[in-house]
Amino acid sequence: MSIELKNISKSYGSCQILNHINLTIQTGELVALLGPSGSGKTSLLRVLAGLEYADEGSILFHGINLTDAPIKKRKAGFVFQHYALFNTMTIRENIAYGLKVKSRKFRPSKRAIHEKVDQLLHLVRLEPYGERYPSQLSGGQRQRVALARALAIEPHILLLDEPFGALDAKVRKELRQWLRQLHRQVKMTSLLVTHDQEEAFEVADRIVIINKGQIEQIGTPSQVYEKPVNSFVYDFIGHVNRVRGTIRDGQFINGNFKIPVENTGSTDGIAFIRPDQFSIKAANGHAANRAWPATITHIHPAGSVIRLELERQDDAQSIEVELTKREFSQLSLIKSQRVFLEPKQIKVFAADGL
Ligand SMILES: Nc1ncnc2c1ncn2[C@@H]1O[C@H](COP(=O)(O)OP(=O)(O)OP(=O)(O)O)[C@@H](O)[C@H]1O
Repeated sequence: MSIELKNISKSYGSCQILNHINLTIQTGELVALLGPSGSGKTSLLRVLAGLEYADEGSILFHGINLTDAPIKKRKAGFVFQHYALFNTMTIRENIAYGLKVKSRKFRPSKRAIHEKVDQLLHLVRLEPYGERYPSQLSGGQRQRVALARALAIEPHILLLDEPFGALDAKVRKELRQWLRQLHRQVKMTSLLVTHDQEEAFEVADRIVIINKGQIEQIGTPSQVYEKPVNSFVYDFIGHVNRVRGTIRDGQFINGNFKIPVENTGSTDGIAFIRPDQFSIKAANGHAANRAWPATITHIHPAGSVIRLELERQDDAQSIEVELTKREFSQLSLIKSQRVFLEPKQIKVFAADGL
């Protein structure tokens, strides 16, 4: 089931919360909607589900216009952050619930429901827990039950709103991997709302970056990380160093530092450099105008990378650099050492409004 959102806008009073959203989710794709708090993620999911209606635009499910259709017609399975399991029912009963309440005409037989619940318990790896009650499960297990319950009605699409948001970091990580595997098995068209970058990058086929009700970028995780299309995405995704300067005569200039840029005209500019995109060189003689002289202020070993904090000698700006262990040991760096910092990859945007 593919989904197409065309030109969706929505306001509450004078506040526009969705602004001309265009997005296609292909059949079987898992798309993550990632953005800061209040950017409109949940609102978009609710409009898609039929829990809210857009002021403008249309929604097509496999080419059929369901913009004004009620929630039931959209056949969506939901999983929310807070487990909405029924505490007085066993896990089996919880999973079977959506099937048991179907009208007689559409309700499967008792035996078929039992078999379906068996399959789902197997899928979410909770076979031994069918007769327990939700209070006898961990938070992560309860969210897996919530997913099984959502899948029981054989939805056409799966909508996940911060499904692991209430769980601790370790469980979240396990569930992310589990969700990825589960999605590979069931291949259901899915939209995952999250503000957790790691979650979006690890789980999704494509990521939609949303900000102030507008889509900033749509792409695979590597496209979004490697080629952010604007300064918002650069800043929002991963760590980044920002260096302010001037764009003039086709160059970005910051003190003695100069590099050619595509931007023409004269304006203030901001250069973005990821911490792993620096070369560190021994500070011999004068820094070329492609490097900043800097002093190492801190060295933090952080797993497979070494994080360095440096202070630029020309204007005292703090710069964060990441090196592999190998690079670090080859350079034999020590605290307080003076070095030249040369960006390997740098992206400059005009500073309008930043
Ligand atoms: N029923 C409502 N009435 C008025 N304003 C609303 C309503 N629901 C949401 N909003 C506003 O719409 C904007 C988008 O909210 P939404 O919940 O979609 O954001 P979000 O990206 O999901 O945020 P979070 O990550 O914090 O959950 C916010 O400014 C919010 O205050």
